[in-house]
Amino acid sequence: MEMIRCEGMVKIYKTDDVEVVALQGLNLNVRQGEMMAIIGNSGSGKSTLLNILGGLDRPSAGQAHVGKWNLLKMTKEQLIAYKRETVGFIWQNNARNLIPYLTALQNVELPMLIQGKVDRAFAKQLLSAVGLEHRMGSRLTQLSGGEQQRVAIAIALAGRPQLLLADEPTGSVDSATGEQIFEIFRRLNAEMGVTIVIVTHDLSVADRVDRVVAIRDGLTSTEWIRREGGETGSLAGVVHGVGEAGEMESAGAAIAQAAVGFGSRHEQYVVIDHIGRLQIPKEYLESMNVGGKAVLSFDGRRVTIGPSEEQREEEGEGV
Ligand SMILES: Nc1ncnc2c1ncn2[C@@H]1O[C@H](COP(=O)(O)OP(=O)(O)OP(=O)(O)O)[C@@H](O)[C@H]1O
Repeated sequence: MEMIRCEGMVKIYKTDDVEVVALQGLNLNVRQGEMMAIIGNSGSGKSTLLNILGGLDRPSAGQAHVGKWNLLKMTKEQLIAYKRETVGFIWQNNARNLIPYLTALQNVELPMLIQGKVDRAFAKQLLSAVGLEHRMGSRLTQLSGGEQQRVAIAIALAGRPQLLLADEPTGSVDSATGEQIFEIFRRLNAEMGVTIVIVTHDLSVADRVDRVVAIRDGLTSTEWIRREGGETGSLAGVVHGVGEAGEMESAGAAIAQAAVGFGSRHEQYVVIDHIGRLQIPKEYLESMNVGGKAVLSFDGRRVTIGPSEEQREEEGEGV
């Protein structure tokens, strides 16, 4: 079952006389219980997407559903209920969301208190789940950055969300702590069935999740699916808008230049939307010397894109 369904999602930021199209018809489907990552350069639209999924911002157009909720049509009251019941949010710098003079346990209980129902046993269970059972009574100021980040994960789970959104969750911690945080994500995912979406520009996350989707210019452009390991089978059929024709012949080349560490462990796909649009990596276009127009041919199994005769002649003359 799908947890997230975004189709043709558009987000336009309007400021006085400038309009920024941050998402320009983005498609994204995430299966319930999946743990996946969204990567992309600065400004590609990752945070915009996450803010929309987290109910902090609304899309301008298109379709966006999370569980039973329609993100475009929710009333203010529904949005509050959605944020409380369905999603949990983790930011890179969580210190701003934690109360320094309260203990770890009090910090986890605070959102419960605000909602009128403190469940101490559950708060303790969450802190144990993130490996802080022996630090529950410590004030936040007595905890390391990594430990504070783990308290933040426990807080994000206090409302028993079905979906956990993490924006650069390991951005401000050392690599050992980062590893620990991913271990916690994996356990929450496996044991509690929480769907996890991680936004990052760190390409090494690819090794730690089942699927990586790349965003470029506000569109999902490429995706990698883990090839080996037990989970691969269960991922079959999850990918939306990706067919055989989308499988890239020269995936190896793109992987090599796109990602250290993706190696042979991931299968790369290009994302094709419902009306057949796809993004071709800039390097491919440059090395083919194709721009503006190209020749498309289909041999019954594969689609090939190449320069027109005119362009080939031009190239030939140049040599
Ligand atoms: N509130 C806003 N008002 C106007 N433009 C915005 C606003 N928020 C984001 N943008 C613009 O939208 C585009 C996408 O921004 P977004 O923050 O989603 O990118 P990102 O991929 O998360 O980048 P980063 O990795 O740097 O956080 C950028 O061009 C950005 O300048």
